[in-house]
Amino acid sequence: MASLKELVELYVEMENTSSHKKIVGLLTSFFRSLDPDDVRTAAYLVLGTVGPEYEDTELGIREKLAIRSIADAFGISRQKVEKTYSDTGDLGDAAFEFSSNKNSDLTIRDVMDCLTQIKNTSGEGSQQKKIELLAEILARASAMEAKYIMRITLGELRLGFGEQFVLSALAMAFTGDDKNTVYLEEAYNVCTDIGQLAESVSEYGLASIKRFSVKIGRPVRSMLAKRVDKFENLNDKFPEQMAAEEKYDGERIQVHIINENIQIFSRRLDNITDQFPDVVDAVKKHIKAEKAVLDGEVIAFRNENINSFQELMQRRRKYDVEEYVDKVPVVAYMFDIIYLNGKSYLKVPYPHRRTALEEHLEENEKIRLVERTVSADFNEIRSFFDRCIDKGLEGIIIKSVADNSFYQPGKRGWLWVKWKKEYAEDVRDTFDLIIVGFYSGKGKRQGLFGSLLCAVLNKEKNQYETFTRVGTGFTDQDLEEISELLNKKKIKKKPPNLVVEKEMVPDSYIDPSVVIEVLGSQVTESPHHTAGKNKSDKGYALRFPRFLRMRYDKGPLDVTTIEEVRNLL
Ligand SMILES: Nc1ncnc2c1ncn2[C@@H]1O[C@H](COP(=O)(O)OP(=O)(O)OP(=O)(O)O)[C@@H](O)[C@H]1O
Repeated sequence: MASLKELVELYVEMENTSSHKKIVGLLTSFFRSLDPDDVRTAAYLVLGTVGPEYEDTELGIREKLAIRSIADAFGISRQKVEKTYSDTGDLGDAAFEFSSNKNSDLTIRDVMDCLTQIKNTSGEGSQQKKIELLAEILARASAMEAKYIMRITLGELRLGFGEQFVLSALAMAFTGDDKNTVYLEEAYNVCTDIGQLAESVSEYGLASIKRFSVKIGRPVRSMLAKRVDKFENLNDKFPEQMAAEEKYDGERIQVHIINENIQIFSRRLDNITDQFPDVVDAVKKHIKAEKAVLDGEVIAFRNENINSFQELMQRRRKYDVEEYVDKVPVVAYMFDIIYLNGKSYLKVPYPHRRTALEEHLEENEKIRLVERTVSADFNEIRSFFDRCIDKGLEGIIIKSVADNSFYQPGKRGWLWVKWKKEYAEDVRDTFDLIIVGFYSGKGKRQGLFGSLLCAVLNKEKNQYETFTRVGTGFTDQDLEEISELLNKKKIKKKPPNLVVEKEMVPDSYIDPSVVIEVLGSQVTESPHHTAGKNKSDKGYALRFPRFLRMRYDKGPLDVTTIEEVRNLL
């Protein structure tokens, strides 16, 4: 069984390198040294978490409880812990300082079991119980182990790399070839539990993960749409018949149904069931299937009028949910079905999926079918688009009706193509960028940030490349919200998967996890940015960027890719 000591040594080594390759190498050797039983645990812990992305992995321990746990573990006063904390700003360091144990026999499984128990402790007296559990394991740990246990508990491990590194390392460790990473990525789009994926590939090899399918309660990644820059370019993509569906600007939802048990997941795989009791109710009454997984979009909607995305975002809340069910009424528009009564529909062509959806959804005012038209005539598609715009919609999604029009989890391919109002009017483009750093604010922005260093994703090289510096478009509320977020996500050194020129080094780096939508006027060449840069070439940069909105619904792999930027040139 793997000792915690080995994992902690790995953390330290990874913290001391910013070489992408070296990190994958370190992870590979670590995975290789483990029994299959431990690989699952290790896959979570190297990412600083205790379970799959779609489960609530929040342990319910914030600073206050953590301080009490450290004090109890080492028999010192809370004031002493608070003092060290205010000096170092890191409770991991505080745990390190007060621990004197040299003989830890903890295994990675002990840590996982303990943290899981902390997570699952709820109800009356749970705070005290959580403190006791944490104090107990801190007391058993060595100083270095205590430091990292503390960081994982607070969700602050932040080694600056994501699942992508783990997938590469799993490919190397258990198939011996980095090229197989693509199969792991594909499987991870279907089985979004990295622990399960790791365990399967380590125990049964590549063949086992290719067999992953839809499972109720485990969301698959959403299929996405590509874009074209001219309507005429659709001709090549859809030489024969196609379906054009209304495109709504709301939040993507994946609805999992087993009889009366309904779960709703967001595009980022968060379980958002509790935010939408009204949708849950409508699904219970109007989906006529024992078991199903549906795909759709929820939008803010009142008296047959579509309300804004911003309005819908008010439904993102833990408290006063019922009050907001009335304040911000919504409608769920469903457009796909990917599982039905025991059978995966991923490999069923779209026209049959649509028929199955129509057969099992009883339309009513809360849950509806997305409207569409099917035609081979682009004039008809154009008129449908115009009607959508008149109705106040964002645009259309054109979908292939061919025999191979399968549901492709996590893919942005030519089977779905979006055409939006902005493209038609030839206005400026919007980009989904990841924040990788910030420059401090001056004058009116003293104490806040001045601008954000933002990057696009280079999928091929598996790295972020800087693209622009965004300093305008923020409301006062945005400034405050983002500054608070930046404070939480600050990291000490450059993330290993970020490429940045020395001219652009920010005042502080940010763990690459926050996505924003930015409007820009022009993409130009730049010696200062690394987007799309090869050796001595220049990179691309976005000129006159303007912040539009936060995209909490998007994750680090959902950002605009360098391939998409090139397509716009
Ligand atoms: N009929 C529909 N079919 C598929 N997706 C739809 C439909 N209506 C609305 N959508 C939404 O549009 C999104 C597809 O566009 P895209 O793949 O570009 O995602 P996106 O980056 O969020 O889009 P954008 O930023 O352009 O709104 C889906 O994720 C879904 O949320």
